[in-house]
Amino acid sequence: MDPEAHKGFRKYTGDAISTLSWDADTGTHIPFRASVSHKHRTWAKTHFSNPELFLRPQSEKEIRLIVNLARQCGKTIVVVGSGHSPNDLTCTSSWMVNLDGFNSVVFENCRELQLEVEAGIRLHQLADELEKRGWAMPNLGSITAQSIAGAIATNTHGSSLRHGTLSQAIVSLTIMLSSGESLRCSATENEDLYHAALVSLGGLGIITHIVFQAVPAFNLAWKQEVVMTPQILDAWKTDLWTRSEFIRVWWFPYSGRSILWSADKTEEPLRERPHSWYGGGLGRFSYELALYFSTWLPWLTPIVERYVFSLQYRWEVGPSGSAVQKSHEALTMDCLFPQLVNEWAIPLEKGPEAIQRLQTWLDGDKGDKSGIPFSPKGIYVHAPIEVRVADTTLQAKKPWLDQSCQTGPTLYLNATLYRPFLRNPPEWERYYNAFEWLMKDLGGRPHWAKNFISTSKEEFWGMYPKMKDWVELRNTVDPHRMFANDWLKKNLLKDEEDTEITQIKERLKKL
Ligand SMILES: Cc1cc2nc3c(=O)[nH]c(=O)nc-3n(C[C@H](O)[C@H](O)[C@H](O)COP(=O)(O)OP(=O)(O)OC[C@H]3O[C@@H](n4cnc5c(N)ncnc54)[C@H](O)[C@@H]3O)c2cc1C
Ligand SMILES: O=C1O[C@H](CO)C(O)=C1O
Repeated sequence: MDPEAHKGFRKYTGDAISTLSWDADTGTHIPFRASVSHKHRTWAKTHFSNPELFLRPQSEKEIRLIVNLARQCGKTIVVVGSGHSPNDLTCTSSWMVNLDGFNSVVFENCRELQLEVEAGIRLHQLADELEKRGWAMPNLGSITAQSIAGAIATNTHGSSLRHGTLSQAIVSLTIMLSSGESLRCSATENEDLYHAALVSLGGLGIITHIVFQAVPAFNLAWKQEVVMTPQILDAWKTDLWTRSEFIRVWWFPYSGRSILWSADKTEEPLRERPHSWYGGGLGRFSYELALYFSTWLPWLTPIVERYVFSLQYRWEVGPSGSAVQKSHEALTMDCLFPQLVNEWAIPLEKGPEAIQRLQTWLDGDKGDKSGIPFSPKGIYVHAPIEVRVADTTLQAKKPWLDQSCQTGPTLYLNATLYRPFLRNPPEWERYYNAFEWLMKDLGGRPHWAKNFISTSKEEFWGMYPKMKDWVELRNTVDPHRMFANDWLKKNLLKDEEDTEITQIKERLKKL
C-alpha cells in the first residue's frame, strides 16, 4: 500500500483495517490498494475531481474490504470505469474505486457462447477474449475503451435497427451492495435488481461480474458514401435504416451533405480501411488548429467544416471509401479530439422533423419555422451531428432506465462540439439549450453519460415511468446511501430521501 495512503487512511479508521482486512482463509491481511493523491478527469477533460481515496482492488475480497470500510467510515463510493462519460457522473470528493485490475475471464459457456468476466474488463480486452474463442460482441458503439460495467451503466449503444443497446447483451451480473453482500441478478433471479442494474448509473452497488452473451465472430464489409442530406430524409421511411444490418449517418449541416455508412456481415477477405485525412498527425493538428481559430472567429466554422469534409470524404455525391474488417474494428472509429457531446433518444419516426427543424434553426432563416425559442444568432456548430438508431423493443430484457423509445425503434441524435486544445466553442450553452428544447419537444430523453444541461429532476421523473421503482429499489438495496453519488442527488434522487435518511441516522445515534 502507498505509505501516504496508509498514514492518510489510518487517520480515520484507527484499527478498522487490521480487523476487517484479516483474511482467515489465507492467514494474511487483504491488500488495500489506496492512493490519496489521485486527480480524476473525464476523457474529454470536461470534469475533474480529487477523490479522498482512489482505490484499485484486484480481487472480490479487496472490493468487499473497501465496501465494509466505507460503510464503517460513512463514505460514499463512485466507481469509475475508463472515465469516458462526458458529464460529471464519475466525479466525487469521497472514495473512488476503479476495477482496471479486476478484469479477468472467470468462466466460459461454449454451448451458449456466454463469457463471465470481472467487471473491470475493457471492451477491447473483451473483444480479444471473445475473438480467441471465435466469438464477438453483437454490436458496439464508436469505441472500445470503456469498461464493460461502465459502458452498460449508461446504456451505451451502436447503430442498428436489428440490435438494442450493449446492456441488453448482459445475461446476468453480480453486484456487491453497500452491506458487503453480493447478489447474482438475471431475468430469473433478483429480476427487479437485474433490470435496475442493467443501466445502474453507478447508483446501486459495485458490479463485480458480468455474463456476456456473445455471437459467432463475424467480419463486416462496410462502405461510406457522400449523399445530399435531403436524400437521407427521403429514404427515411423506406429502406434507409433497413438496407444493412449496421447503418449510421453523419450529418454535416453546413455542406448540405451527409455521410451514409453501412455494413453487413461478409465472408470476403479482410481489406484495410482507407487512409483518413484527419486521422493522421498533420490532418488532425490542422483540423484542430482551424477549429481553435474558429472559436475566436466563429463565422469561420462553416468554411472549416466544408473544407475538412471535402478533404476527409469528397465533395461530389458518391462513394467515399470501404473496407472489410473484424466486427469490433469495423464498428469503431477515431473520435478525434476532446469534445462535448449532447445525445438524445427520440422516436425514429420523428427524425426527419428533428433534422429539418434544427437545419432551419442553424440556417437562421428569416421565417424560421423551427419553433425553437432561442436565437441562432452567432451560433456555429461542429460536425458531424451523429444520426444513429437502436431498437430495444426487440428484446424482453429492458433496463428500467433505458432512455430509448419504449414503443418502437429509436433515433439517437448526437450534437458533438469539439474542444480544440480544450477550448469550448462560444455560445455552446445556447446551442445546447436550443437543441435540447427541440429534443424535448419531440419526446426525447438524454443519454445518461452525456453533456445535457437543461433537464431537471422533475423532468427526469416525468420521462421515466420506472424512475420511482428504480429510486425506491436503490434506497432499499443501499440504505447506507453509499452509492447515492453527487450526480444522482443532483439529477434523480429526491430530497426527502435525504431527510428521511438523516432522521434515521439521528435516531440511530440516540440508541
Ligand atoms: C470518445 C467517446 C466515444 C463514445 N461513443 C459512444 C457510443 O458510440 N455510444 C454510446 O452510447 N456512448 C458512447 N460514449 C459514451 C460512453 O460509452 C459511456 O459514457 C460509458 O458509460 C463510458 O464507459 P466507462 O467505462 O468510461 O465508464 P465511466 O464513465 O468511468 O463510468 C460510467 C458510469 O458507470 C459506473 N460504473 C463503472 N464501473 C462500474 C461498476 N463496476 N459497478 C457499478 N457502476 C460502475 C460509474 O459509476 C458511472 O456511473 C462515448 C464516449 C466517448 C468519450
Ligand atoms: O459520445 C460519443 O462520442 C463519439 C463521437 O465523437 C460518439 O460516437 C459518441 O456517442
